[in-house]
Amino acid sequence: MEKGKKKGKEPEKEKIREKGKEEKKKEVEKEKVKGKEKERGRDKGKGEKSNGKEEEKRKERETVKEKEHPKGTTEETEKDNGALARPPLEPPEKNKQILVLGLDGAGKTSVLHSLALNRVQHSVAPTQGFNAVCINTEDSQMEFLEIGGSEPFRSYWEMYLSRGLLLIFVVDSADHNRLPEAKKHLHQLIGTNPILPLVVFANKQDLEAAYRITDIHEALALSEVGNDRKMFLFGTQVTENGSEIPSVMQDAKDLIAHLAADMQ
Ligand SMILES: Nc1nc2c(ncn2[C@@H]2O[C@H](COP(=O)(O)OP(=O)(O)OP(=O)(O)O)[C@@H](O)[C@H]2O)c(=O)[nH]1
Ligand SMILES: [Mg+2]
Repeated sequence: MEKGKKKGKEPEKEKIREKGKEEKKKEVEKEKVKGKEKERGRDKGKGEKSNGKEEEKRKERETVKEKEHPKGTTEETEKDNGALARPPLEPPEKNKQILVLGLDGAGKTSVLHSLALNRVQHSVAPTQGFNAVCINTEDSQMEFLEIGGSEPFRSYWEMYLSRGLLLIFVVDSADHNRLPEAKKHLHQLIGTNPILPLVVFANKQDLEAAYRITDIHEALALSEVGNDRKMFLFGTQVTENGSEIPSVMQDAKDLIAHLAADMQ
């Protein structure tokens, strides 16, 4: 009987053992799921982080626009922003803009944002398409349009030139190897319009390797830009974020305002 009883309990024990095993299995499964969820959480965090960065960049861009263009008066600019995302095939028929062109990395965005804020402001990313900035001075409002300098965006340069009030061409004075390429593009652009005023920014003058103004004048063959054209060359630099822009950039801004007013 005892044995029988014992035998009778064996399957019970077996059941309990099995149950124990199953529960353990379930626990392990649960842990696995938790682990996966955690991982997912981490990935989400990563996404949020990069979104955070995007957000920062967007905010930086908006600061310039908002500062220079008080809210409520930005209807035209909003339309431009649409153009930022999807470059239109034809330039919009609207006010003439001051075009800011030059090879990628020359410093167009940095110069433009610094002029807008009167404070040095380094760009944090290459311009993917268009960057419209409106600058209000005491007695004028200027619309600037930068078009990205990377290869895919260069085809838009000439397209927009016909609607340009004047051309600001920015070069990296220290990028000696690409000055011939910059020269080629500059001469192609101005070749289509013999009177369009030209303002050249020989940027990155802070760099030791930078060519000085006279060398840039020669490297870009600026003596060949045509007698009927107003042409100016400034040595510029965008150095410490937040510092006041150098007086030469202030002078350039004043001159641009004058030229733009003359052309309207
Ligand atoms: N040292 C130095 N760096 C500069 C100067 N101006 C711009 N930079 C840096 O050069 C890099 C390119 O500047 P951007 O303003 O983005 O150049 P961009 O011409 O707008 O380039 P795309 O938008 O790609 O056509 C950034 O890292 C800037 O911080 C300058 O005067 N001196
Ligand atoms: Mg840019």
